[in-house]
Amino acid sequence: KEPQIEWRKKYGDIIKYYEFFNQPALLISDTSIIQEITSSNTYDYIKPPNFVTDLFAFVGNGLAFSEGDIHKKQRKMMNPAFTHSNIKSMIPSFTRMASLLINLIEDKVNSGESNIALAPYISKATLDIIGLVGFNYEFNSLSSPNDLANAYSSIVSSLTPLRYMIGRLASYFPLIRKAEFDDLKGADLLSVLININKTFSIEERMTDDELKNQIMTFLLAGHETTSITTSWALYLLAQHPHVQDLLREELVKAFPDKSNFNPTFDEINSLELLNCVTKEVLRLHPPVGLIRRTNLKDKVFGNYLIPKNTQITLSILALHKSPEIWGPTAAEFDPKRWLNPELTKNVSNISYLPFNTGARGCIGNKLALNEIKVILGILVRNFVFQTIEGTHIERKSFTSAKPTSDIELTITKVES
Ligand code: HEM
Repeated sequence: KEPQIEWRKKYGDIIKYYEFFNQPALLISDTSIIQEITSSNTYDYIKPPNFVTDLFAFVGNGLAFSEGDIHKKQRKMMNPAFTHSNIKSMIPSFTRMASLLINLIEDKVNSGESNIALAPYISKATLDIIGLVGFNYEFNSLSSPNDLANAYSSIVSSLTPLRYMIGRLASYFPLIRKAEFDDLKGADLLSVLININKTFSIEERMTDDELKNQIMTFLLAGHETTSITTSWALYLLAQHPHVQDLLREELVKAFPDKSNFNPTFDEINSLELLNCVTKEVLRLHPPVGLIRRTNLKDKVFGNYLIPKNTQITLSILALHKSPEIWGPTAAEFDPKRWLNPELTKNVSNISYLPFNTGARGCIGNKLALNEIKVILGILVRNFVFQTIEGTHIERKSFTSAKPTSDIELTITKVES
């Protein structure tokens, strides 16, 4: 399911291949080209229009799919919504939702269920979280899903082409805010954004439609990515019980009373192993394993002339598993590598890119890391996760980071 790793071994860092209709395309894991595309000349590259079509219908010209000057303007306006202090204020919301997840799993374990397919529950938790911190909306998908939660999950799990479902979802969205647009004191991303918007001149301001598209963008960009990462983390920890034990030791020390897991931002970020585990999961299972672009101008990459409008795919996954960068243990889950200068000496800000980087890097980066750490922290503080013999889970496909199954694990309670 990860052919890009083999291709890189066989053909190198710049691979030319042919897509539909004999269109030449490139698969890149060369760091100097990645530097060019992500950082030096970001705006010479756009997201390929054919790839964007369906998603665009969903999020319109939200930040993830706007280009050029519109993107620059939106990014400038949206950056202040993701400041350190805003993310700090979200930690209690992460904890509140993660505690509901704990209660739900505990009920199942108490009722005698020990093998539990976790991914769907994690996905509900991250939906509830992004609803709350994104636009102060309670999906309640962990407790009693409402219409919007149902509509949303039928869209993301549906085989129906996305565009046919948009109308359905859009019809629910006016419910979210209505008259509240004017007087907003909340710390959620949308409230902050609306307040920032008001400080710009009328001509510069985002329209209500643009603002709505940003909510859809937060949902689309922030829900599955965090849930997939957290699910993979649990699977990897179940496969590596020694690491899981060490992580639990760290958590027990920091939170001796498991019923009182209420970390501050500083506390959750001071946990060294939790930090390393999170980084390592994002290395081995980046939810965005491929970044797609097309060049607006002719370009020269090394000895090659790249005509404009070439499909260019950056293989983040191949980069993250390259032995030249990570050494002979590149394919192994070893969170402690992050504390070993010998093992990270070839790693730079351009060779570890779960969030991309530069002007189009993930704006939700810190939000996501903190959310994942809180969910993972409270889960591992409360439960022991073990793999079930005979199950083997891998990435779903070359393009999707989803696991091939719902990550069923044997779960037992940590007694104190
Ligand atoms: C583990 C979780 C996440 C990962 C791995 C991730 C990864 C990424 C990556 C790789 C990109 C760049 C895509 C590209 O260049 O084609 C991106 C963009 C983006 N992400 Fe995330 N993301 C995560 C969570 C979030 C969250 C929680 C939010 C919002 C609340 C978010 C909002 C966005 C937005 C708005 C963009 C577009 C930024 C722009 O183009 O200026 N992401 N993300």
